[in-house]
Amino acid sequence: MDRRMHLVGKVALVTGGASGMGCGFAEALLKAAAKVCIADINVETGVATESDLRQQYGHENVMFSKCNITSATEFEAVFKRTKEAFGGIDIVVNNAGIGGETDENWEQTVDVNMKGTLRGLRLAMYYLSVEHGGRGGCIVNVASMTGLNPNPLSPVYGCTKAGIIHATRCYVVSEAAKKSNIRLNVLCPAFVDTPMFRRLAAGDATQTIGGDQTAVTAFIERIGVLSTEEVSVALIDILTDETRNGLILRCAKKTGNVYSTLTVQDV
Ligand SMILES: NC(=O)C1=CN([C@@H]2O[C@H](COP(=O)(O)OP(=O)(O)OC[C@H]3O[C@@H](n4cnc5c(N)ncnc54)[C@H](O)[C@@H]3O)[C@@H](O)[C@H]2O)C=CC1
Ligand SMILES: CCCCCC(=O)/C=C/[C@H]1C=CC(=O)[C@@H]1CCCCCCC(=O)O
Repeated sequence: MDRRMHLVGKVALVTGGASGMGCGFAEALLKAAAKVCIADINVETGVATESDLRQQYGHENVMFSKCNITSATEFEAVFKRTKEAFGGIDIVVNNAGIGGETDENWEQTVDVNMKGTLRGLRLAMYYLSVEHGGRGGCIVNVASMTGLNPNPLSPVYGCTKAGIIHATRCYVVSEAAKKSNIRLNVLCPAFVDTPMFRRLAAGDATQTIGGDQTAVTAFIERIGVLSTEEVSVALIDILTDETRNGLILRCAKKTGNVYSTLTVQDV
């Protein structure tokens, strides 16, 4: 039996799609002939990305929608607009996220990565559910290797990513997901060459604890850096292979893509 989900004509919503990994995901989906709404807080970059992608993949297949994922109103409006413009939603990639570990920015990291992603997850469950007019589909949440491997330089960021992994696992076993045939998986990349990564590599001291750039540089050199294209291949594999459900996909330069689950202890 063919267990591959064909992406032709499927509708995807990608948060943080204006730049970095999200932009790479949008392009990979468009190459596979899906329709994409990129939702992003950054209007200038979002409009430029929309224009660029429209030129390459057709005006009718791409839209940008301004959205701060910390705003319940703005986020729900994007789901409504995507559904109206493209006739439904099949795929949601909760990708938008930030780094920040200082006294001034750590709570914002929690607000965006944890609360924002949970909001996107709840909205995705609602809009994909058959009960609410959806047609099932696939949700991919972007966490990070730091959500699995402890790192003293980024405890807040790592904690938000661990939360995203756990939330995904909880929804996977929900009746709501089963009833509507919604698949959920979580992507955990190590370093990926994006504007966020470049700020870290260039010594932005607000992204880690202690500003120990020597430790950050040594760490980057040890584990290597993926391209956005490499991570997009991983995303397309999750989306198209319908046997992928409830999985954690670790992506790293040296070890490649590794699917796994976490043990559930019988108590
Ligand atoms: N670059 C890396 O090495 C890794 C990044 N990640 C995660 O991947 C995701 C994407 O990161 P990158 O592409 O590297 O970052 P990026 O900074 O290059 O792109 C993130 C995009 O999200 C948008 N964004 C930020 N806050 C937002 C908000 N409140 N509402 C809507 N959009 C918002 C930004 O405007 C930007 O376009 C993030 O969740 C990040 O934590 C995970 C592992 C590694
Ligand atoms: C095994 C760690 C891989 C880290 C993957 C990741 O999510 C990186 C994201 C960073 C890119 C720019 C940032 O500001 C993000 C957060 C900073 C995390 C710092 C991790 C540094 C380290 O562990 O040495």
